[in-house]
Amino acid sequence: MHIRAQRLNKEKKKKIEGVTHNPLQWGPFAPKIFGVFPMIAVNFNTISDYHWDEHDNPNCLCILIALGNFDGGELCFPQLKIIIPLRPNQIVAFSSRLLLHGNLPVKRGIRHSIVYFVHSSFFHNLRDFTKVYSDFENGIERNAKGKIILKPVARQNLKDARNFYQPIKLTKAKLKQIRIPPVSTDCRRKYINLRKTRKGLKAEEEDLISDTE
Ligand SMILES: O=C(O)CCC(=O)C(=O)O
Ligand SMILES: [Fe+2]
Repeated sequence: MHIRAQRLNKEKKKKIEGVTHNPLQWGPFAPKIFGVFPMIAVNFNTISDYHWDEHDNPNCLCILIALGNFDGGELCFPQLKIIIPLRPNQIVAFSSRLLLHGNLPVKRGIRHSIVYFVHSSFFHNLRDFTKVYSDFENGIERNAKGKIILKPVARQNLKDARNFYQPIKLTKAKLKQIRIPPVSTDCRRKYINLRKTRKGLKAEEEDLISDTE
């Protein structure tokens, strides 16, 4: 992986130098050019348990932005014994593959997060890119190893939208998709009243709203 990254680095360096005519100095801590985020995920009110993102590239940073109006949901790194009280609109960068991480439960409101990451397959793509355009012309699709997996692919005629509009019938939401669990089973914080949390009320304080509401 390291050798591959170095080779990539050299190629990119050559390209950039060719364009700017300004030789770049690479420090020892920059094994490859950084700045590509081919993947993005949006967590909609999801509080993650401790995990490593095993498909993220170990040699890349993951960028995480917390959004919403909430209390709690702190980002924790148990191996480092660090808790980051990430506030709405704040951003943090870390190696999501190498560092165990997760959130403490939200105490009030709704918390979303946007995660930009680099999927490890990005650097393991053995595809012969010289064939990309001819494959496209011939309607051929290949997997990452260059093996043809689909041919030819039915493509949409962009000049003719007559048969394109297919109304989608929404199915009824399943009960488990809309039901708010009455109690939190997450024990990383003391008892959290989810009903109050989602109403924007402080979950750990007593108030007049009954739990059975
Ligand atoms: O929302 C967060 O703070 C963590 C999100 C995360 O770790 C993930 O989506 O993999
Ligand atoms: Fe993660």
